[in-house]
Amino acid sequence: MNSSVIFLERSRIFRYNVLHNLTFLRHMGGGPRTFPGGLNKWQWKRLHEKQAREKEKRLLDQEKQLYQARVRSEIRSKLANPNSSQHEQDTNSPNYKPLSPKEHIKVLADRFMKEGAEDLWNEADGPIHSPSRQDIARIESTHNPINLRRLVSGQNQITSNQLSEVSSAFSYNQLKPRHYSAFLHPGNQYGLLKARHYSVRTSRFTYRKSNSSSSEDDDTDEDEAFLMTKRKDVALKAPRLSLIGASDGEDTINDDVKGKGNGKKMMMSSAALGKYDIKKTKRIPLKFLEEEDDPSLHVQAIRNEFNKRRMAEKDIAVGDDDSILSPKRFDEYNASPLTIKALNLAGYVQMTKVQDATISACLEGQDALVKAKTGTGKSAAFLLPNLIKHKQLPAIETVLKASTTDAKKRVPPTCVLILCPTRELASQIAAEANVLLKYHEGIGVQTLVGGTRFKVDQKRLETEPCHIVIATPGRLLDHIENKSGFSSRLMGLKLLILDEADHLLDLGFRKDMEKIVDCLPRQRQSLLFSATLPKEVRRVSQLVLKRDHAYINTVGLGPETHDKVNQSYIIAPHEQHFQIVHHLLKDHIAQTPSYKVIVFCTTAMMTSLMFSLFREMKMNVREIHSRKPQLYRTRVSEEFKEAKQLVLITSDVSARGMNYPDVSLVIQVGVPVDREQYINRLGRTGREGKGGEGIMLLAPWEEYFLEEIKDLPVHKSSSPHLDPDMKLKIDKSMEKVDPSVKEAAYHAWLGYYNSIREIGRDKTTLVELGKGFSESIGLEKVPALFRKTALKMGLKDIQGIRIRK
Ligand SMILES: Nc1ncnc2c1ncn2[C@@H]1O[C@H](COP(=O)(O)OP(=O)(O)OP(=O)(O)O)[C@@H](O)[C@H]1O
Repeated sequence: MNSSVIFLERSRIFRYNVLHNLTFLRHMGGGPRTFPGGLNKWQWKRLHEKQAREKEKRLLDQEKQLYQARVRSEIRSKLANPNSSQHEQDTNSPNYKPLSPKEHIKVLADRFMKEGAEDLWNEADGPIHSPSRQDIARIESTHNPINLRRLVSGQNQITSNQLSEVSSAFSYNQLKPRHYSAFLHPGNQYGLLKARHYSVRTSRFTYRKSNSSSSEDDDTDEDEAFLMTKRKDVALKAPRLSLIGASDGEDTINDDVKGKGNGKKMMMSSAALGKYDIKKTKRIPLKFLEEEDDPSLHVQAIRNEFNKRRMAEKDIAVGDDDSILSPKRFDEYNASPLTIKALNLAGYVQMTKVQDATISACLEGQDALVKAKTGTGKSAAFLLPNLIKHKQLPAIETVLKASTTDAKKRVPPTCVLILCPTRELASQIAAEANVLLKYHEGIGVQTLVGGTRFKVDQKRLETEPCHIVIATPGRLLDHIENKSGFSSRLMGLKLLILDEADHLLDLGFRKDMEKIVDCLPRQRQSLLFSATLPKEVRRVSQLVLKRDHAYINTVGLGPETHDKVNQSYIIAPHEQHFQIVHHLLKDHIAQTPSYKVIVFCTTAMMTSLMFSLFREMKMNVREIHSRKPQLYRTRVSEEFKEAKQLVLITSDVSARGMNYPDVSLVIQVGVPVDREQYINRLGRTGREGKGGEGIMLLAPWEEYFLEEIKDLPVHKSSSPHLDPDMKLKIDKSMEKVDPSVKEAAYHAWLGYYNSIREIGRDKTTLVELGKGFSESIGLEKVPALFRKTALKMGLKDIQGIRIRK
């Protein structure tokens, strides 16, 4: 039967089947029925109709493609045998006489080397079947690569074994025609990328052999970025089946093919093949229609390859030595002597690994995304990135240069903008910048942070130099949007730095960040730093970074926390948490003469409550959270920096970046917002390669969080034995705490856990747990909520919620 007739006939059958199914559904009896996924009858019906339509479309597409492939074959055979009789051509037997192995290879090669004909593969070229294990092993163990180019030119003798390997490679879809064509055009950049594609597919099969499960499909972005940036490197590394010798050049290949092919070669112009020349859509092998290919296998293969390369090329191996220092010294670079002098005075002689890596990447003025563990010197890494005098000089060296050229300008532009999430961190960075600029007079460092008077900021900006601005996003945006001319000063910006970049690019700051970046000149260098960089953040970092930025990762493949920090968790009912924290503090203070402890609470008001309780109990505690005036926060922060024996109760305002020296213990009470916050909070101890301890205290219903940190070395500790007398003492002290603090803590508690997906989605349980908390802090009645608040939180009609009259 003519192929076009087959195609039309099959299409008719499929259409009939689908219509039949639809008619059946239409006449399906009524009556209430529940369908999987909570769908009603009509939703269920529509879903099936949609699926049927999609299936029909896919099958028709496939039929169409097969039909077109056949027509192409016919045209080709006609052109190859112009003298064949009309009858022969009509019988749909296009020159299928047996080919010798050599001819077969030639035909394959000639067909697919033509540019634009990459997807001309069809069944006529050989069987399409899944590779057996033996087939894969055979291909992988091929030690005598076949030189296809030579084959095409007729210079090589081929064994039937080799032929079947090549055929298999084509038919497995591992080595698709397009890959082959890519090899034939090695100068073509696109081709290089495809060569990479081929090698990945090969390793995919390797993976299939050895692994059966894993679906880490969330790696796609990393891998995409990898594909983009690694194109060149990959091309240099020959694929395992090395079909063409590495020394073969593009011209020679084309010459060979053109000059030495025989007359019957099926190389035809596009015009000859007409509209059938190029397949518009890629044909889906039939088997995949029923059994979809598992993308996780591709992802895993790409991930393996990515990790291998990352280890080999980009990452700085942390190695066995746990030191944060690199062997390089600051004075090995061509920095200004004044900078070196200031560095030495600050005690910086050797660079840390992240400083070394960042400086190297910055030599060419490249943008960089830098991941390094907490307390390893990232601040100095972005304040002093480029000590070598080069065409682009970031940070302080940039300023040095710019300040000489702009000396005559009335208001010199701001050259460096450093953004960070908290006010304390901005002050800390400014202090470090001032230390490093000690001997550079005339270079101004200013902080723009919330909690201070806007007018004071403005006056300072007008009267004092501000080559380096260190700001929190909100206040910076206020200055940009206030038409005081500050945004025009930013037009001279050379370097943008985001400290705690993942947090700044997080949803909470994202909108502000977008507005800020829009106001900055595009011609700038951008450096992003963090101890934690989840994949989502790596994707959105494109908002700030150029596409070809460097990714510096000094963490490597191990855990993001320090080995020298002992991590544990305790699971206990949340009513016991105050007493357990008290117990842990007492224990630690008794054992550690120079104790310095940070206790992290979930919210500002919980911090305030815990602080009030321990102050009542005459403990040596301080508090920092967002509800405190800025002056108070700054004073406490400075005090804790200098202190030798002190406990700081804090919210997450101290979780990131704060460099409090020699913190001996970090306690986290309640579940952190995410894994990144856990790591950053813990990172307040064990800084500069020193030791430390971290304890997390969770209620049984917060235990789910352990899954998020399962790759970190956190071990379970048993709940300490609690003294009943101490419980009475704590209850008594709690009674003395201002009820308004307790009420506010309850509201904050409810708000926090309501916002956590794992806990907040079951509102009834949430309210029940909240009631327990309210009782544990000595409130007689559950505090009432404003109607509006309850509505917003989705709690209005939940039993146990009281609404304020
Ligand atoms: N080259 C160096 N030599 C000696 N000490 C250094 C060096 N660089 C930085 N430090 C010190 O290391 C400590 C930690 O530095 P820093 O606060 O910059 O860490 P970080 O990586 O930014 O931490 P976080 O991730 O918590 O923000 C600081 O006390 C700093 O003075």
